[in-house]
Parts: sequence; structure tokens; C-alpha cells
Amino acid sequence: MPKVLISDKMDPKAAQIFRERGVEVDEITGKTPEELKAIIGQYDGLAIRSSTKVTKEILEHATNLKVVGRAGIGVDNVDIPAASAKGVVVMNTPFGNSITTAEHAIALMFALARQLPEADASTQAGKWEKNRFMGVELTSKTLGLIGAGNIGSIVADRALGLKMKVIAFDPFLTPERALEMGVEKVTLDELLARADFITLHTPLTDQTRNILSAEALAKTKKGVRIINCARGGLIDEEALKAGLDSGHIGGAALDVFKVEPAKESPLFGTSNFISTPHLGASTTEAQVNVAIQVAEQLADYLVSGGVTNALNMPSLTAEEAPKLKPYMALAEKLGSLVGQLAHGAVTGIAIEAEGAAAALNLKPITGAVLAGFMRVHSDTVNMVNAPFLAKERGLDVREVRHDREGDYHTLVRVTVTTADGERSVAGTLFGDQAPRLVELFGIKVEADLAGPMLYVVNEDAPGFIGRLGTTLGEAGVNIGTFHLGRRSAGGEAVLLLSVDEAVDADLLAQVKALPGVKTAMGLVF
Ligand SMILES: NC(=O)C1=CN([C@@H]2O[C@H](COP(=O)(O)OP(=O)(O)OC[C@H]3O[C@@H](n4cnc5c(N)ncnc54)[C@H](O)[C@@H]3O)[C@@H](O)[C@H]2O)C=CC1
Ligand SMILES: O=C(O)C(=O)COP(=O)(O)O
Repeated sequence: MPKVLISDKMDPKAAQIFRERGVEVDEITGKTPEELKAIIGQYDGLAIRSSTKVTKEILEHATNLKVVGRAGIGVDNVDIPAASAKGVVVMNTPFGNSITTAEHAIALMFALARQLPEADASTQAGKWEKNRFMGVELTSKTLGLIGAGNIGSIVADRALGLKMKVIAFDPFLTPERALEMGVEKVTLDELLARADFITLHTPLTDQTRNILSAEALAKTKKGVRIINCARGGLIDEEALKAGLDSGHIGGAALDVFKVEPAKESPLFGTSNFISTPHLGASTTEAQVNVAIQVAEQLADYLVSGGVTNALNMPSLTAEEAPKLKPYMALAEKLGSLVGQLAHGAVTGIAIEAEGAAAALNLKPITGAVLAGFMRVHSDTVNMVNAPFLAKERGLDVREVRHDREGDYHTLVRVTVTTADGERSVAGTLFGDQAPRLVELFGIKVEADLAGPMLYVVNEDAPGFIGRLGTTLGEAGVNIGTFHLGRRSAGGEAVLLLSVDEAVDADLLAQVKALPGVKTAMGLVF
């Protein structure tokens, strides 16, 4: 039974779903990295929010880990390249808390416009300072969105309802989408110069880090009010403090900080500064949504192989997974076969699908071919990290679908390109389930690729099979299955034998010495 650790506070629905889906679950929150390292080895899955930092060191100790699920959106607390390199799938729940977070941004905008927290504190202190708190109206003001994705567009929708003018800076925002959203697409400098309120809704990446730098803040309109419900590293906090102190910045509301938990900050106590402790996603509705989603997604992956919302792997629905499973087994065997047989550096690999296979999602099939191909040289390769490793090695990977009907109702062909040219193998599924090799380097064969095997290429001549059988028999090697194919009578023949134990170097040398043998190799599947 797969075992999952919930390491951050999560709605109880998550644990309930895991149990209902046959996944064992432990809820252990608030662990230090050292404590987490000590226990993470027991788990197949890890469900987190933003507190747990899934670092390279943690992943090194996660010997059984297959999947990390983020109950929320931002995954800057997960070292995705390290997870990919280890073959761990990373998933998030991209929509579950977006409305809630957008509402928090709007709430903070109102709070800034009317200085609600300071007015509240003063009133409750018995001061009744009616003349101290003069606010601004939102109607007709310009709201500048930095980042117009899911949350940014909900914020835009709400702001338009408040009769604000919305302008947006997002390099990936198309003019059509801007039109549909009812916002004006602008450059960052234009946004800085025109916005009365600025709200940030981008992930934290190398491009967005410090996007509101001291220099950018200096370009803003005097009196601008800034809201950040995205990530702390997007704003230079010291420059923000200086801007608030000088009065150039009229107000700032931060839900997120560069260092969290933010127990101290030069910003605390500054006039017109409001803060909340990363509460953007903290509503009952959003937490139920993300808890259900993350548990369903992790359970799907661990129980049936379904992949949803993965950041480092193509999606595969829980319905598709059982259909694709035998294809992935076939693909992995074909990848392994070409990996074991290829001589010299492989520069390209093509995956072709014919018949029923052509209608399938090819990404997982390609991942399985690459995993089989590269596992020949490394034990730690799987479907998740194989495409990344292939890219790292500069392997040119191609996927081709053919409409044509071939000899088989379904066929997957894998062709590798080496300095010596192209070589291909092809396989089908018998009864839609059992992987079978049907073609090897242009020769028709029919073989089950399983366990230790012996591969022999020889000149087709009478008596050869007998001599080979005797050689193996004398060495005490039992033959399980025997598959033969040849280009033409008397031409090149290929033999694939499954053997009960791997053929050792001595025996291989004897086989190679038999008359007519061109190549002989031991294979393992
Ligand atoms: N405070 C909180 O509790 C929460 C914070 N968040 C944060 O909000 C962020 C945004 O979430 P979503 O809108 O769902 O993500 P999203 O992926 O739908 O949208 C992000 C947008 O940022 C844009 N973007 C990327 N690089 C950019 C750049 N250099 N300049 C301008 N725009 C850029 C993208 O094109 C995209 O449209 C998340 O990454 C997360 O960090 C999300 C949920 C809760
Ligand atoms: O979903 C996100 O990106 C968030 O920042 C929410 O964080 P949390 O789950 O509340 O720790």
C-alpha cells in the first residue's frame, strides 16, 4: 500500500481521501528539515503547502518518493530540477485557491484605500480620529496588474466591477486575451508611470525576482499603493520602506515576504503599511478545494499512474492510464532494446505510432521509450527524468503519428540515429495487453522481450541452430523461448533466445566463435 506524508497543515478532507483510495497517510506537520530528512525515506508521496521546503537535500533522503503534491499554486518551495533529476513528479493544484487569493488582493486594496487597519486600531484605542483618516475612492482609478494569469484575471474582473481602469503587464498576455479580459496591455514602464494601485500576480522566477526594484519603484506615480499577494521576492522590501517613509509610495499591503515566516521586518510599524501572514489562500473554501485536489491527484498517481497538473511530466488522466500502461511497457522494452543494441553515440531517437497507437497520447509513450533507452546506462532513470536527461544530452527526440494501416492493428516503432545511420525496432500488443517485438533492424521476428536473453546475428545456414543449442546446453544454460527471423533464405538471420540465466562472457565468446556468427550479445529486460 503506498504511503503519503502530509507535512503542512491541510484540510482533513485530504487524509480522508487518501484513506478512501487505499493510501496510507501520516500527518506530521511543523518538522525541521533535519527531522523531515530522518522520516522522508518511508514515503511514496509528500503533500505540502508553502511551509515545507522540498530541497535537494530532502530529496536525497527521499529514497522511495515518487510524487510531491503542492496543495496550492506556488512551487518555489520545491527544487523542481532536483526532483526531476530524481524522477519525482511534482504536482500543484493551479485553480483551487485562485478566487480566494484574488479576493484577498481586492480586500487589501480596499484596506489601503481607506487605511482600515490603522483606523480600526485608533478607534479601538478610544481616539475617534475622524479627521485623521482621509481615504481615496477606487472608482475610475487605474489598477496596474503585474501578471495576468489565473489570479490576475480574477482580480481584473473584480476591479472592472468596481469601475476601475485595469492595465496589465505580462509578456505572455496576447492582445486577444487582453481584449477578452477588458484590460489594456502595457509595458512595465507604462504601468509604473500610470497606475494608482499596483498588484502583483506572477510566480517568483529569475525574471520576476525584484521586479519592483528600487529603480522600478522610483518610476511609479507619486502616492501609488502597492499590493503583493504573490511572492515576497518580487519587491525590494528596503526600497519599499524608503518609498513609504518619503511619502512617494502612498501605501503598501504585503501578504508575502522575502523571508517567511516574517517575524520581524523594517516595514513593521511603518505608516500606511499593512501586512497579513501569507493568508492569500486561507479560506475554508480554498483549503477544502486544494486538499481534495491534491489528495485525488496523488492517489491517482500512486494507485493508477494517472498524472494531473504535473509540472515536470506530461498529463495522463486516470482513464488513460490503464489503456496506456501496456503501451508504456512495450515502449520501455523497445527503448531498452535499442539502448542495449546501439553501437556508438546515439544523436536522435524517433518514436512512431501506427494504427490504434496513433490515436493515443504519445508523451507518456515517448517518456517510457526514453526511460528504457537511458536506463541501460543509469539505474536512476525513469519516465519523469528521462525527457530532461535526453534534453541535457542533446538527443533529438521526435514523435510521429501515421494514419496508414500496417500489418498490425497497433504498432510502435523506435528508430535511433547514430554515426552509422538509422536502425529501428518495432513492437505491437497481442490482445491489446502483451508487448511483442515484431521487427528488429528490418527483419521480421516475433519475440517476447523478458528476462535475460541472447541476441545472435548469423549467416543463415543449415545446422547452425543445432550447434548453438548444443553450446548452450553444454554450458548448462536452459533455453526458454526461441525466436528466429531472417532477411532472406541463406541471408542474415537474427536469433533471440530467452535463457533462464544470463549468458556470461565465456559462453558469449564460445557463441561468437561458432561458424557464421556475426554478432552475439546478452540482453536483459
Ligand atoms: N498569497 C498566497 O497565498 C498565494 C499566492 N499565490 C501566488 O500567485 C502567483 C500567481 O498565481 P496564478 O495567477 O495562479 O499563476 P498563473 O501562472 O496563472 O499566472 C502567472 C502569470 O504571471 C505571468 N508572468 C510570468 N513571468 C512574468 C514576468 N516576468 N512579468 C510579468 N508577468 C509574468 C505569466 O505569464 C502568467 O500569466 C503564484 O505563482 C503564487 O506564487 C498563489 C496562490 C496563493
Ligand atoms: O498557493 C500558493 O501559491 C500559496 O502561496 C498558498 O500558500 P499556503 O498553501 O497558504 O501556504
